[in-house]
Amino acid sequence: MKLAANANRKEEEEQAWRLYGRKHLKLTNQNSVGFLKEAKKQDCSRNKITKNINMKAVPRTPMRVPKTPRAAPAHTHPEKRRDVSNKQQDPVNVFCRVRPLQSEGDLTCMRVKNTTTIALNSQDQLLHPKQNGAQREIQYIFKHVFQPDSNQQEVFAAVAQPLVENLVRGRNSLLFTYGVTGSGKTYTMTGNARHRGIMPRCLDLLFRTISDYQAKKFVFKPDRLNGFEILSEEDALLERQQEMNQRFAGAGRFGFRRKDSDPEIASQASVEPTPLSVLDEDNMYSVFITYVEMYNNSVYDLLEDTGVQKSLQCKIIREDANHQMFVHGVTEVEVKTVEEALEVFQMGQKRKRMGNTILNAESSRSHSVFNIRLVQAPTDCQGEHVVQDKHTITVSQLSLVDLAGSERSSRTKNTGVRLREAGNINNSLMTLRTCLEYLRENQQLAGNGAAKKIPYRDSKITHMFKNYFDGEGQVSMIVCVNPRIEDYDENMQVMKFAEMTQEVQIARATPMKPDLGLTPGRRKANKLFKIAVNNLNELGIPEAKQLEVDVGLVYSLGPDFPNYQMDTPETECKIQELMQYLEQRIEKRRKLRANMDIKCDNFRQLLMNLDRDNLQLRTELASLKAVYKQERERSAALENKVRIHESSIDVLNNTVSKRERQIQELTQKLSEQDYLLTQKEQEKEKQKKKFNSKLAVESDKNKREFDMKLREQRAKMQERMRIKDEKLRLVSNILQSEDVPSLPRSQSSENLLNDKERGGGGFTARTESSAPATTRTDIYCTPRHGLAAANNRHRRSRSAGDKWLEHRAANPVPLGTIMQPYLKNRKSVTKLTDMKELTGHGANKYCLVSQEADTDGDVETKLYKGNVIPTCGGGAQVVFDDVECLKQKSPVHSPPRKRPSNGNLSASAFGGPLPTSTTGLTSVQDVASRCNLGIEGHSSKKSKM
Ligand SMILES: Nc1ncnc2c1ncn2[C@@H]1O[C@H](COP(=O)(O)OP(=O)(O)OP(=O)(O)O)[C@@H](O)[C@H]1O
Repeated sequence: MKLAANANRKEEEEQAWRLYGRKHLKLTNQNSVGFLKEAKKQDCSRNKITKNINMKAVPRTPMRVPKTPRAAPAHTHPEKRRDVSNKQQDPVNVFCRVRPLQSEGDLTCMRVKNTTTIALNSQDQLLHPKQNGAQREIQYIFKHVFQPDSNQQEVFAAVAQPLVENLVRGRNSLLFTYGVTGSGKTYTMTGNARHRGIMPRCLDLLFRTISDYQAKKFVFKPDRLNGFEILSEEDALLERQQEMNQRFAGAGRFGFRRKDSDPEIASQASVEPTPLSVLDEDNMYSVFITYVEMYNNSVYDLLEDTGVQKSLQCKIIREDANHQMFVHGVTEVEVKTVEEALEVFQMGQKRKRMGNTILNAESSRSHSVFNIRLVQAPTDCQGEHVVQDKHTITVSQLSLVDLAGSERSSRTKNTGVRLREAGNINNSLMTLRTCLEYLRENQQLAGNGAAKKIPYRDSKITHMFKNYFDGEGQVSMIVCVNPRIEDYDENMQVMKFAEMTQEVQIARATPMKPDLGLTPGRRKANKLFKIAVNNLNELGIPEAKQLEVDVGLVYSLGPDFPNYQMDTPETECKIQELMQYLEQRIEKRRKLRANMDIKCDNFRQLLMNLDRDNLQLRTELASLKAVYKQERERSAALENKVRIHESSIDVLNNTVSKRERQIQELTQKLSEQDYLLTQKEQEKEKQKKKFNSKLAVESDKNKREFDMKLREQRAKMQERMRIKDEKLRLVSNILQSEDVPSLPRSQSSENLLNDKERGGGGFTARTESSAPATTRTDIYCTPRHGLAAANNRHRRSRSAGDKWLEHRAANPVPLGTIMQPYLKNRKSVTKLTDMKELTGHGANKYCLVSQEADTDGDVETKLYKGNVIPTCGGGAQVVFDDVECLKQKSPVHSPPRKRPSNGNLSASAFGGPLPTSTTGLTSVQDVASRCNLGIEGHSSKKSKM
């Protein structure tokens, strides 16, 4: 270590000599001090001018050099994601690594044709090449194909080294290994103690590159939101002390005591790669690592400080302010050496879920993501400390992903937990395939047509790397294949996926370096300057103590110092050359200074002009301000007016809305009242109907009672008449026997009596059914037309059968019943206007059909049947002896139907309206009256005769 330090120091000293001239310093110390002073003075004066210009010009002059906006790291620009379409794009770099066969007897299904092409043969093709001659082998082209005998260094150099360069340049990269279980993904990514994989080599190269440019620990501190803060030197020191105390107390960050470097780890870190030359030497760097795994579609932090409770907590993936995906609350460990980084990795590796399967003794059961995050920020103008501005930080990330292998349960014979794991692994790989497939399709559409929604969120692994595919960076994939013939089918799928992935384009990251206007190379110059001052101090030159480090533009002038070796006989000559060179430089500087003086004068002139302009502008501004003030007052007055109007509009609006509300309320009330009114009317209508039906029932009842009384009275009268008749007959017999001339019947006292008794009342119809027509002795008469007596001798001819005269309404309601009245020999009439209607057809039976609506609204058909008996005067009378009632009823109760009016049923039969009663009794009376009319017609006719 000491030797290395000495060697470093020697190199730095030599650089210092090269820069300032050893001989100059050695031979003429005074001169050298003068030279340094001179150089410093010139640079200082130049710097001062620049500073003055900046300081004075910044607030006012538009000529000031605008402060270059801080260029945030490429991946931290929010706008960047939106601009992705305009950026240059690179396809995903797909490499293929063929692992060696496990045993020599194994058959292979693959043939590496050249460094980019691989050919696949099926078992059939291999075993029967002639039969399947027509079937050609399938070829796949990759960016590079690694033969089975390729070593880890080759793979690293071709695949990962460019990604480490990206990392140092501030760009993000993603590298993942993909393949069937046991195909060598973990071997390629991590390797083992003897064959280091990509990850330890990346760390190695990175630390070798940034070794002298690392910031002190804790200068950069993660802010837990995927960003970083810059701590002051003092705060960082405190943190370091705290950490050291913890370490001495026994427990490190991960609950384990840090041992001296593990020999296995040390062996992994022992190879010496050449440092990269892409480093910005004016920046300070820190490396942070995170290590997470995605197991059964859940994210676990493998570096989590679990404390006493041993199990890992499931984490969530979030998007930071710059649309970068990150695992929330993940442990970010700052590491200063490869050994430290590998030690942390090994800690995480122990927690990673591995399993023993038929196809791989140490099979990864989860996808693991090892992130190397490089934080860099520029140093201040002295090149010593980091600029205390967190916006100057650039964070870049290299994500190394070891995907779990796809596996077919038929081959692995997994059961239980392993089977579930395999299901989850296959699902997440399927999501990865789908995402890349959709991405490719969307890119091929190039805005023509609807883009598909890419299901990044379906799996944690795709969700985690969404910003690589949607944003920018570089994506590389190593497809690992096992060339065994048994893996042919699965390899085929892997190859197809690889082929498709190569067509996916990723936007190229273009990080913008923060330009703070500081001198490039200041850090190195500062270092060399310090060495030179030390040398002067060692030589005992007192002025050396007064020298202050000031890094000026001198270091960026012209070419580098030539490299001189001072230990040869030509040294003197070379020193002469060097002096010449330096004199040239001094001359050049003098010229530049003169030039600068002129420029300064010009600039001063310019400033003066500007000042004049400024004065003019100020006067203009003052007058404009006065105008502006007036305008403002006017506009204030107008605004006041507007306010007043607005308030009155508000009041009016309020009134309008109040009125509208009132109208609404009134309308509502009105509609309620309307509703109530309609209800009441309906109620009234109902009541009316009810009342009417009650009234009808009552009047029917009354009529019935009246009829009954009438009938009783009539019976009594008839009885009395019969007695009188008897008496009269006896009297007449007596008279006849005593030769008393007989009186005409029309003048009989009986009639007188009848007339008297009936009091000139209307016609009545006999409806007795008990007394046979043949024995009837009743005589019907009218006061006007005389007697209508039945012919007592009339006999019905039984042999001829009954002849019916059916008297019915003109438009009867169809009965529609199965049972129909049986009237065999009949004639139907609708009117009985003439006596001939009754007698002319030789009818001996009369049937009056009446249809009424009952109280339920059902149609009731009644057939009043009687005998037609010729009267003595040549007319006929009907004696009713039977009533048939036909009624149709609904099996379910139906609401009362609209009844057909009585007029409709009977008016047509009698040529005029009939009583409106709907009861059976009324009907009877109605029938009687109709019949009566019939008789009256006969009587009238008779009287005419
Ligand atoms: N290129 C190679 N050279 C030598 N050995 C190899 C190579 N590739 C893989 N192996 C060996 O094969 C075995 C399986 O490899 P590895 O564990 O890397 O497979 P894997 O693809 O990661 O499997 P899984 O997906 O199940 O985790 C290991 O013992 C490894 O050492």
